[in-house]
Amino acid sequence: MNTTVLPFDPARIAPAALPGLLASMPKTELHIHIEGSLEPELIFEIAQRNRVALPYSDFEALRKAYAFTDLQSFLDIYYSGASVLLQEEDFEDMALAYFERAAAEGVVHAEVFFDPQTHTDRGVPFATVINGLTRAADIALTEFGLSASYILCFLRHLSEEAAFATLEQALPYRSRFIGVGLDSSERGHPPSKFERVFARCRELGLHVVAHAGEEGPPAYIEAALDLLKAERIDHGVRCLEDPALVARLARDKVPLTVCPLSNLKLCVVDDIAAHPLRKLLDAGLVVTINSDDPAYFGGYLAANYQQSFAALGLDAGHAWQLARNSIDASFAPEPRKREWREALDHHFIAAAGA
Ligand code: HPA
Ligand SMILES: [Zn+2]
Repeated sequence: MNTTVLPFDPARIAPAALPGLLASMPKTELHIHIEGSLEPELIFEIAQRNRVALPYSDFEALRKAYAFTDLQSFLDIYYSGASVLLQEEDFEDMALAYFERAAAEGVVHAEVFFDPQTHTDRGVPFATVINGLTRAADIALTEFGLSASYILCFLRHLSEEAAFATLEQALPYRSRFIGVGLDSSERGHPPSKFERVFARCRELGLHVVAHAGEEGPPAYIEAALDLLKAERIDHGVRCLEDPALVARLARDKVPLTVCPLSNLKLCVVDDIAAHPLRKLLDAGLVVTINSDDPAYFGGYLAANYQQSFAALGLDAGHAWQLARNSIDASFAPEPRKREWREALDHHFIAAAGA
């Protein structure tokens, strides 16, 4: 646990009130792939209007295929689901569905990954992707009061040259995203492969994050910090295999965007009760909870909190700390973060007084 003093007495919150509190407390989401929020129903709806043929009879058959053995087995089906996205409105509908759901679960701010190469490699212009996403974010702010920023992810199974080409295509839209990330198949694709393109992104003033230590070794987390200068580590759960690295992450307060249901569904852990979330918190790390690809992993943000809390015996103090970490670790402007911290404290003070 971090050493921050709680603004309320956790003993005054009954365990039975915890699931509701986890779903209603103000929080941010910092690790969500927008293409991973595409529900089978919407995949079929968009496929129909775009006249794209799918190798499944209906959305129920597609959902039944969601049984994964590792990251790659998921990525294969995730990229095929995204292949229905062709028009601006497809990207808008996808993102808006996520924002509506997130806002209903207490998310006040989301920093959302998108994978342009998944679309541009199919001939969809970068402008189509970013225009649809931008429109959805604008609507989310006005209709749901949820602020959203985008983080452009490079696909690490592709070359650094391809990442540079993607950055080039994205630069006319520089104001529409706040940073870059690194996702897709981790094993065999170390951060060192992308050192130059990340250096260029930092020169451009972009924030920098990277998936590391999901399936890859602790050395990939170190490389993401040392070579890419990542400000947050996405997943990072395998840091626990290297105590010196854990000490470094704690000392430097490097946030980890942990995704418990993702780790379960991709067999990073065998059982949610064996998830290292609590160990990471106890080690003093700035841990956040996130949903990763909620349409594929069986739960949005509230479910990730609720199932982790039930399995690991976490309490209201942990809930406050995790929500607070999610605000502190975000790239939002400090005045907004201050408002959210106050709203969070009020939420828990009210719950403890009730
Ligand atoms: O969990 C993930 N890991 C790596 N790449 C991804 N792309 C979508 N989700 C993921
Ligand atoms: Zn991810």
